[in-house]
Amino acid sequence: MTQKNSSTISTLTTTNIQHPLPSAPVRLQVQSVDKPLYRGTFHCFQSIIRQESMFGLYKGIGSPMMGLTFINAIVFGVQGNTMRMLGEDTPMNQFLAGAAAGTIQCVICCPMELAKTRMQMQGTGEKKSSSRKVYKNSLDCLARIYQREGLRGVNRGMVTTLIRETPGFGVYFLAYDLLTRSLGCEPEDPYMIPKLLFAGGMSGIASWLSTYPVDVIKSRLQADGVGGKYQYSSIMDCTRKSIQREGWRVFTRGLTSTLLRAFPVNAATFATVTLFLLHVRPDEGSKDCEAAPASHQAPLQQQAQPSSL
Ligand SMILES: NC(=[NH2+])NCCC[C@H](N)C(=O)O
Repeated sequence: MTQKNSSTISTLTTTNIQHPLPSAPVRLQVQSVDKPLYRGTFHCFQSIIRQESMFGLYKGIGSPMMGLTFINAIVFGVQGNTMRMLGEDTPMNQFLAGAAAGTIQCVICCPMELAKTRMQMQGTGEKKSSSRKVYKNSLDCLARIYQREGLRGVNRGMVTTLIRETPGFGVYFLAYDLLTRSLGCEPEDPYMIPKLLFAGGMSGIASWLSTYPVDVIKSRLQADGVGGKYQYSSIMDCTRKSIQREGWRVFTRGLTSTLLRAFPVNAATFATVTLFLLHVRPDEGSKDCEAAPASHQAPLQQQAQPSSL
């Protein structure tokens, strides 16, 4: 059993818990400012349920269900192996290893989020006919985009995804490392699990806050063209038009629901992976400890750190 298995287990549990929430950020991020459909996060949920039933909240769930399992397996595998390559467990190395993982997982994350965005946007809006339901499911969505636009089309939004994920995952793992160290997560600590959950949740929030404006631009670029009309010619064009039309507040669109989702998802992800690795591989952990003289024994937050196992 490896980090991959542990991250798969955590992903399958968290995807079902958290999926409905991402429907709101995408729709709030890309809605027209001239005729906004939604006043805020909770009005967005109400409108989706009223117009599209509860199933509307689960549009595009296939994409994250398939993608997130592989993404988390890649993320924790790359981060752990990069930390081993870097050798010393320092905050800078935690950031660099996280950034490396964030970069590599974009190969799956970008097409996955393109499909999720397109599925969530189709059949929405006041002119339902203009964004009629074209895609049967996430895979059909990506297949049709590939047929029409080739690999370039399937990787629409890749540059903004890389700009968001590389520092985003660096902050993600750095924050978790610093929080678990400062909270002193030890196996004999009766509050170890709540501390791991808190550290994981706060790391998810810190990560999304660090690059959220880029997420807004990415969503707009990936939703561009739904209903047939393309508005943006480039990242800079999208950024300039968004600020011109809506001011700097545009970069907070959908932030509430993103953070409401980020805490529980990442609390569960980090706590599951850490506890799983701690308990599934205690022999390796103790071997490492035996190898190192007692004075250098790594405290739990290093032994249990997904990155250092
Ligand atoms: N873009 C980011 N901030 N990524 C880091 C957090 C990733 C995490 N798997 C989530 O979906 O919340």
